[in-house]
Amino acid sequence: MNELKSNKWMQLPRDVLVGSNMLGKVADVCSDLKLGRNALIVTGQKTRDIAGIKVAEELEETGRSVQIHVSASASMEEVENVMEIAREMDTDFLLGVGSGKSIDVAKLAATRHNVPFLSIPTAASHDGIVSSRASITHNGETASIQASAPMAVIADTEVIAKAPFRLLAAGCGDIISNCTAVLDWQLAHRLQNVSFSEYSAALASMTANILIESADSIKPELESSVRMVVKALVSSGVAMSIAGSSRPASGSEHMFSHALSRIAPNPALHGEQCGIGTIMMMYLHGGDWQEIRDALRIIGTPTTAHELGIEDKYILQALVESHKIRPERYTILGTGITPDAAEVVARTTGVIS
Ligand SMILES: NC(=O)C1=CN([C@@H]2O[C@H](COP(=O)(O)OP(=O)(O)OC[C@H]3O[C@@H](n4cnc5c(N)ncnc54)[C@H](OP(=O)(O)O)[C@@H]3O)[C@@H](O)[C@H]2O)C=CC1
Ligand SMILES: O=C(CO)COP(=O)(O)O
Ligand SMILES: [Zn+2]
Repeated sequence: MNELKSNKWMQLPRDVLVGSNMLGKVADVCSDLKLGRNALIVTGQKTRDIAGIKVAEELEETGRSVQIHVSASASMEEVENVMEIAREMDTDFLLGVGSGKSIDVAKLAATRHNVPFLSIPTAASHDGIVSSRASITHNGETASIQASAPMAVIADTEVIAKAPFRLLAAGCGDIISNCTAVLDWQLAHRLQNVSFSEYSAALASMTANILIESADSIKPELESSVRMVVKALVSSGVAMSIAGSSRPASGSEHMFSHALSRIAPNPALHGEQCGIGTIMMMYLHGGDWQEIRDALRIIGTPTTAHELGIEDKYILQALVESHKIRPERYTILGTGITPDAAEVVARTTGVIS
């Protein structure tokens, strides 16, 4: 969607539930939203047992007909498979139950099939759980595609607190990345007159800053930590909806992460890579990159290539190639960073040693 036009259409979830035992509320939410009888659940191999079956049972108890589809990847083939099932069963609505992959497949399939979609995350690993974007791989390339925002987000903090802590910490990295995304957006506004929303930018920055200040209260297995992170992810999603693009939550640090995912043989989690990207892009902005690094360290998100499990050479290559990821989105990377400069930023910030 064109960045100048898209902010005229603001899509927000209608119901957002965050708390313990929220899976048990799914049927109430469907009634509140006046959703129909036929439901299609898209879930993952692990998350089917963690939440998918429970959600299906809750819906069946209210007389709904439910089909579960286990999706292994966030690919366009999977989106088409899900749309085919949706057509065959004449589904009234879709539910993405699980991690980012399942939610993105359900989100795009529902958008294209023109039915409502509910997001039921089992991990708080990034803000795609609430946004109107879907990251889908097609012909070996992953693209961020405009989709409908979820009608409802149901985040069961008890379930999410039991997920591996690494996923929650990654979600924090994705939120903290708003710091450089907003700086990039302001820069693009000043240099290229890119459409800019003060409200969206303020919400995105405030969300990241609250989390940085509360870094020491993000702990494993604590529902209070999950609540804080989920609310921040929801705020980031709302900021993107206000902007009509992912600008407030995705700048040069996301371009670095997307480049790294293409280059590295074993990429890390989205939010982990964005966190490392934020340290380095904040350095390039001349900002307080140490504050970003320290907050990520306290939370327990990787701050070095070694902790990320990715060789230094891929970090450097990704830095040099980041500006090509989304050339229309102007950032601090401008027309690119030289290999020498990439080495300086990565070494100075301690990302490589
Ligand atoms: N739409 C958007 O705006 C965005 C989308 N993305 C996309 O999201 C995806 C990454 O999502 P992310 O969630 O980080 O990673 P994955 O979707 O790759 O999920 C990571 C793993 O965690 C497992 N998992 C999830 N919840 C639990 C739980 N409660 N207990 C145990 N295991 C669990 C998943 O199981 P299972 O196998 O069952 O799924 C999966 O194996 C990528 O495809 C990325 O492109 C990223 C950022 C933004
Ligand atoms: O991950 C996102 C925001 O956190 C979405 O951004 P992209 O548009 O870069 O996929
Ligand atoms: Zn992100």
